[in-house]
Amino acid sequence: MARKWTDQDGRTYPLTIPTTDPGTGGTVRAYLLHRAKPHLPPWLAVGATGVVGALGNWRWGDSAAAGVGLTLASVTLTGVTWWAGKSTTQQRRLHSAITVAAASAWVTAACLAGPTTGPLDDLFLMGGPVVALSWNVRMVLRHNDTDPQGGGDKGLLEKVGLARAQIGQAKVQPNRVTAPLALEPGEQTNDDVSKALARIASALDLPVSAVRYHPSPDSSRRGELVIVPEDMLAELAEWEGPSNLGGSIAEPLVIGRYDDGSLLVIWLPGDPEAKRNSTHVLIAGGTGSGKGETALNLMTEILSRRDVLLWVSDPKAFQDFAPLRPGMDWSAEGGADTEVMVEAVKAVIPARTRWLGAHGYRQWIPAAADTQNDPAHSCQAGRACGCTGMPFLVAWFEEAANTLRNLGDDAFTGIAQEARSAGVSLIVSLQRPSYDQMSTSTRASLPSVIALGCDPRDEGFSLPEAVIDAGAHPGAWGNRRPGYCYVVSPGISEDRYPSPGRTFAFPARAVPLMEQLAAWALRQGATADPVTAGAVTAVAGRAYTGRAPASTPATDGPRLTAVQGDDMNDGQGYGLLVDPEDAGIDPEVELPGDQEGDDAPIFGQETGRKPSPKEARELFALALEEFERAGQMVVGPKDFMDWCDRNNLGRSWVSKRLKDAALEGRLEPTNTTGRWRIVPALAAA
Ligand SMILES: Nc1ncnc2c1ncn2[C@@H]1O[C@H](COP(=O)(O)OP(=O)(O)OP(=O)(O)O)[C@@H](O)[C@H]1O
Repeated sequence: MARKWTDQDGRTYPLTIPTTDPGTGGTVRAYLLHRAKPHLPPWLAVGATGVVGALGNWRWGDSAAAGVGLTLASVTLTGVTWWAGKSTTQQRRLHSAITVAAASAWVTAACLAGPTTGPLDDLFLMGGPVVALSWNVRMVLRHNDTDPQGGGDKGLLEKVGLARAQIGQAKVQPNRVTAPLALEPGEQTNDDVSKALARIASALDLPVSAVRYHPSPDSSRRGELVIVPEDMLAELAEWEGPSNLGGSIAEPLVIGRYDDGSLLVIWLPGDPEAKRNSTHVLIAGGTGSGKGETALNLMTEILSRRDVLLWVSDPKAFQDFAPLRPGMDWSAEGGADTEVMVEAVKAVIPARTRWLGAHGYRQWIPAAADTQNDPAHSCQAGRACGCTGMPFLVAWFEEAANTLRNLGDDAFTGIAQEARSAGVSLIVSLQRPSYDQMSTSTRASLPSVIALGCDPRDEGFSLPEAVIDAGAHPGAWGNRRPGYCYVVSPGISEDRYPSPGRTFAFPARAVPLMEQLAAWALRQGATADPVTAGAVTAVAGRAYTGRAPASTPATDGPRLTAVQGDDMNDGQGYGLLVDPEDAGIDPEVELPGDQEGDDAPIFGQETGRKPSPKEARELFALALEEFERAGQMVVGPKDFMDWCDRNNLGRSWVSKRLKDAALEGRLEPTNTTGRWRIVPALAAA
């Protein structure tokens, strides 16, 4: 009885290799006939030769002219056979020519002299079977080479060192063959198949990414071998606009397609019903692998949704994202601006989590972004509170290696952990996907990855080991296949992880459409809710612009008024003047160690009088105000170099004053030594 196995979806496969012809019938006779059939033609030909000889003798036995004609015909036939065999092997050509020469010579002799004359009958009886058998032997030998019983697969498995594996009935779809594989019990494991994938690809003369293995989750010796012979992704597909303009960020974000033509999607917020967690995403790829365009795919999708804020920091000054920049809620060009954004993300997380908790949300869901009219989601007992909804927040850090290094592993891990319950997704892209760019623990805090082509040595950084074992090899692409990627993310079936996809390409003609999208986002996209706006403004002051049409001064009036009038301004929330922990500090009290003004100026004294200690402190306070007004909310001694020069003050004096200002509550330390965040004071004015 044929053995069977059932896969995880309940499909049953026979573990026999199907024969090419089902006509074996049931009886022994039918079986023998079936097996003998291919070997009969040479014997029939021998019989036919004998009949032709006898008939020819009856017709031309006494004709001298027929003798000449038959001899010529015999020579011609042999010549034609030799000529016709020139495209076949030498051996087959010779065998055919000798067979035709012998048969036609015997027919000529039999016609002229009679088939039973002299040795002719013996020659026929001995030579005929020899010639027929010689053809049978050829056929048997040839069939043993290729094994007509499906041994093509068997041969393949033998070649790649899996000789005793059994391959089940293959499911053939357009450009995709899926075959169940069962390995020798106790001898081989799914790991052996993973290791053999490159050899299978080589035996089939296919690229390594065309062959994948999906191990069965219930067995260490069963799985499915998937072969996708043609690279359907080679032809690029262009972005044609957002997939779901005005939809929710909770709907799938479409960023490209897989090699079987299905859509490549990713989800950022979690979904309690689908038991899916919210996620942070790493975009990893070498130079030229298509990171920029992958980011455009994801950003355009985010900007086209009605209930999400997008904050982006890009040290490359928005070179790739310029058309989209006006639609972003906040954009920062690296350096101090990014430092402020990081501080702001840190500040909004607890505020948002508190608000979500107060409104009965264990995690962000689309209903959280609507006005809170449901008594089940109310911060006031027994009745709907009517609070303004809270949009989802995506904080995007391009080329983030430095930012993350400055932030430190523990800080980042903490932020990433807490952000998920605050309706915040972090997206991080790296110039080079490797551990010298990002530590192991920071990498582990980013559960999703879009892995583009990279150096083969960095594959282990980009993708989980199991996905690489299943056949994913972004290292095989390098930068030769821009936009090709593997996506590992909650919500995507694990079977899909080792399938390559390709993001949509953004040709130059997509720019006007991107600009329109940015304009749409500016007008119709979400604006920060009072809680998020309050928390970010308390940290970033005027550096936070918010998504507001150009005609509205973004940082003035409305946003701040909303914060002041909101229920968050209850003394424990995010006030605009000081951080909660600074509330007890009296700014009027003279601080110890205040020996200002005693340093030698950096560039000598001839440029002017050294200010008195009181004047120097006033100047310093004004300088901080200037930085704040300009939106530079993180400062350090190096930012004061010109200022020191102008005012005849030394840098070590500035360092001391920065520390004093921190004690006074005007500055807050950041994770980077020597860098301080200005606590906004102007916003309340
Ligand atoms: N999905 C895609 N389909 C077709 N071509 C693409 C795709 N993505 C990127 N490309 C092309 O590949 C090239 C490199 O892309 P891109 O600049 O996005 O790479 P990158 O990884 O951002 O490189 P770098 O790190 O140097 O900025 C560009 O010419 C781009 O048009």
